[in-house]
Amino acid sequence: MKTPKISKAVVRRLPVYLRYLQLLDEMNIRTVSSYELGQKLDMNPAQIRKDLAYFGEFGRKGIGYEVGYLVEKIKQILKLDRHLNVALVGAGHLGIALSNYNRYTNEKMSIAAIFDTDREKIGTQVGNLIIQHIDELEQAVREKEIRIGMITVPAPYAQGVADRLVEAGVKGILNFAPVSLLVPSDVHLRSADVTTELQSLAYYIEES
Ligand SMILES: NC(=O)c1ccc[n+]([C@@H]2O[C@H](COP(=O)([O-])OP(=O)(O)OC[C@H]3O[C@@H](n4cnc5c(N)ncnc54)[C@H](O)[C@@H]3O)[C@@H](O)[C@H]2O)c1
Repeated sequence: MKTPKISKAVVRRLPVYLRYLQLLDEMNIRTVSSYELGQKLDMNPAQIRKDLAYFGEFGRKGIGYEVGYLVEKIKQILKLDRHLNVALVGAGHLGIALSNYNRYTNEKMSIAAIFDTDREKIGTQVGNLIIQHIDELEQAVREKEIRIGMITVPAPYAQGVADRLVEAGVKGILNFAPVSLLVPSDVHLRSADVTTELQSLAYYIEES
């Protein structure tokens, strides 16, 4: 299916809507207004209406949005209605924790391979996966049709790992290492950083 071109900002907000809408769906709540969504998500209802109107007007005045329909529509737009394999590089403390979770977006997106360079770790099991040597990355990406890479190696090694992931054909990278990475323009890069989030929270905390 051809999906409309959506701005990066909207693409980042859609998963936030989706998570809450799925919760409503599980509670058998059939409709929700942009006002309620705004209250729950601490977002502006006008912004939500604008975002949702982006891909077709389906909120009804006085009734709101149909939760089930919206869930399906957002999944379709984000292309979450298909399996996506992810590779994780760096089977350390963080990498193992992320691999053990491995239930991203209802199992449609999952870590399908995990890599490290530490000989002690290679061949050991994490969940249903065996840690592989990084030299097997290219082959695994090809064979398992891996499209996304997660980087959980120490910062000095992160760019090298990113380069290898790109070279292997990965089109999306989620970087956890505290370093800015360079990737070609056709590769989408996101960073996750607990430290910077904590630092920005510190600003709001009053002295006791
Ligand atoms: N984003 C966050 O919020 C957050 C939180 C915690 C840690 N981190 C970062 O995540 C990274 C991992 O942290 P950790 O505590 O799990 O470290 P760790 O030392 O426990 O694990 C790092 C792993 O990477 C492996 N490794 C090193 N070079 C490699 C390479 N070239 N290819 C493949 N594997 C390689 C090591 O053998 C090790 O198993 C660090 O960069 C750390 O700063 C980020």
